[in-house]
Amino acid sequence: MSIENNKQRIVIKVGSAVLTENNQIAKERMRNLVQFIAELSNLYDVVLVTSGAVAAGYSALKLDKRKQIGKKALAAAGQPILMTSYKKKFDVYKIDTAQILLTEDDFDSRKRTHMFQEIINAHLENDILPIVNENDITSTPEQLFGDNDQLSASVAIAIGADILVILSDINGYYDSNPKKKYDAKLRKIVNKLTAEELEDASTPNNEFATGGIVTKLLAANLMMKKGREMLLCNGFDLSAASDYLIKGEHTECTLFTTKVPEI
Ligand SMILES: Nc1ncnc2c1ncn2[C@@H]1O[C@H](COP(=O)(O)OP(=O)(O)O)[C@@H](O)[C@H]1O
Ligand SMILES: N[C@@H](CCC(=O)OP(=O)(O)O)C(=O)O
Repeated sequence: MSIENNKQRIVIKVGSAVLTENNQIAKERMRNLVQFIAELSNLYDVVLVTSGAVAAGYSALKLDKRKQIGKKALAAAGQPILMTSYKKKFDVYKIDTAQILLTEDDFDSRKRTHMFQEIINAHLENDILPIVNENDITSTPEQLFGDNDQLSASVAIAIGADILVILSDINGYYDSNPKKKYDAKLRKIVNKLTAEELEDASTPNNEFATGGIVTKLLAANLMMKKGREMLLCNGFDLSAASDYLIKGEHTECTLFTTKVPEI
């Protein structure tokens, strides 16, 4: 919760599956997301965690995105392209943006965590939107989130956000992979995740995505353990996210919470 203005803090995470199309940044989807965040900014202090650096780099340089060095080189080229793209779109709503790049060890050191907490606080107090991504360039394999799902949960906890919203290419968490099983059922409220669910294989559904559902479940588990909530919703069609965050209605998406009984 922000001390300055009493607005609730939320973290919105958008993944590669939503932000990329035909190996490039999906500009129309980014535009819709920016419009949505502009609406949310009237009600919440928002922090955006975004993927897309590798994809943005790939639209400029054709390096091998499957190799670790190629991926890092693409992220280095793509991160400024990604930020410029966001800046142009947020300018329409007169929202200033700032870039925060983090690695896993920023969360291991209390001093470094405190440093970025202070910076994000300063941004939010001055109505600047912090846009976070993993620092893909310097993260070593041992100190790598790899996916932005777990990074976004760690950011949410570090900055005292009550809710993390993950926008992906599915409506929520299903009883099995909806891309493989047409009659998979959406689980609207989830209170508890089993060790089996949390140890499942990664299932990304996009060339640039890395996490799949399991990293979203690990993020949800982390949030619930800290008494916070996570919403997993569709990032192509933002109506369920908007229903929940703006109208207070829970429609077609999954809420991970220990506060409301499972249905
Ligand atoms: N039980 C499940 N419920 C929802 N999605 C699932 C499930 N099992 C696997 N998935 C897959 O996870 C994918 C989303 O993860 P990912 O491709 O990494 O997206 P993002 O880039 O948004 O992080 C979905 O498209 C879906 O194919
Ligand atoms: N940091 C990487 C994103 C990693 C990634 O794709 O994460 P996710 O979309 O959560 O599967 C990038 O900006 O391309």
